Amino acid sequence: MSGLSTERTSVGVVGGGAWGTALAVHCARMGHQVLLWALEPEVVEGINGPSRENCLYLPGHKCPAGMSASASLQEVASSCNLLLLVVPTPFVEKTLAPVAAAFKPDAILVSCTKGILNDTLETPHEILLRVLPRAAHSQLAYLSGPSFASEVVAGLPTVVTIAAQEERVAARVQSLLSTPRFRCYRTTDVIGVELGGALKNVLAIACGISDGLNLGNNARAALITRGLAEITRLAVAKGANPLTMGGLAGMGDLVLTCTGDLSRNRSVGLRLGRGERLADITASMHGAVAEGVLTSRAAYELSKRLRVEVPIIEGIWRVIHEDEDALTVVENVMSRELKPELDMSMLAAMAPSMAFV
Ligand SMILES: NC(=O)C1=CN([C@@H]2O[C@H](COP(=O)(O)OP(=O)(O)OC[C@H]3O[C@@H](n4cnc5c(N)ncnc54)[C@H](O)[C@@H]3O)[C@@H](O)[C@H]2O)C=CC1
Ligand SMILES: O=C(CO)COP(=O)(O)O
Repeated sequence: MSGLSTERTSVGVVGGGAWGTALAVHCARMGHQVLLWALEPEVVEGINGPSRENCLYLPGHKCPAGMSASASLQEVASSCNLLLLVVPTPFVEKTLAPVAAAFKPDAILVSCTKGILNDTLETPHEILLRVLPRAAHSQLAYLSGPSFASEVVAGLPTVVTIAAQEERVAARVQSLLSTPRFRCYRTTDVIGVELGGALKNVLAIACGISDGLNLGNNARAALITRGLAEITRLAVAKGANPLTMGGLAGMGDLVLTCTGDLSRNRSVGLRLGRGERLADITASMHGAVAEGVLTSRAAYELSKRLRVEVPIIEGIWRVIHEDEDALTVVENVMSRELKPELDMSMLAAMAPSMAFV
């Protein structure tokens, strides 16, 4: 007997990039009524027109019946029961502030964005808490985990996690989005899920640089493992449950984007490692985002604010924003003071969580 719900509702997707489009296609295939807002008129026209395709950000995939696009953000915000917010971090506030009061009172808003804002060091959750009316706060959820848009839209098995401070909200989103091809877990650790998704992008760039420099498999495994230690330290300092970082939004997404060549962040790193300039790489991406480029600065600033040591993240910040030579950074990171592998303060932080395992 299936444990999956057959309830269907109206879903609004705010953001017509690759991920917003893939999630919209997934929801429409489930039988939800889907309306997607896109900034670019050609995306709206492509999805509604005869090609039924988002040629700009997700070419080659037809959008199913039951999914349409709108150029009116007000229309999408005010008409749907479940809203998926999928604009890159730098545009979250600018996009949502004008429609903050337009959402239905009982609508659930699910942020699917992975980043940290540079100026304020806010996560999407913190931006939404500032921008949305108080009544909407308890209706917020976050979707993260290893999920390349092109694999989701191809119907390949994908497993993600839904975080919400209120478990009933996470459970409702889980129930509305899960299928035999798209399984959702749930958690109340919003901070852990958001920081895992944002920080893995910086480490995907690190692994790309390492592979672009042909530093080998050992180096990539070390970056993933010690990178996980760094993002766990940082997330725990901000209040996350350390066990979340071993889950889908931490380890899961870290492995995916550090090793999978579909990752834009890993690709940016590969090209940097092969000697291309960042400005040329981003100019060639036709508007697609690699959030880790900006998040590397925000993550490094956050580490200083929280007094957490993050040598790999700092190294990526140095390469990207201070134009330091990547091989020199590697040598410096490897020559740091020698230390025990396990961080005792981390073990202490884990102790309360372990009691519930
Ligand atoms: N593509 C993927 O496989 C996945 C992406 N994500 C996350 O989803 C978020 C959105 O990424 P994608 O959909 O991949 O984007 P994308 O890279 O495919 O497209 C860029 C997006 O930025 C928007 N944009 C550009 N300028 C804008 C402006 N001035 N105001 C508002 N929006 C503007 C575009 O309309 C478009 O939606 C990111 O945080 C990303 O990390 C998360 C999981 C998977
Ligand atoms: O977050 C992602 C998959 O989980 C997508 O990663 P990129 O943004 O690096 O392509």
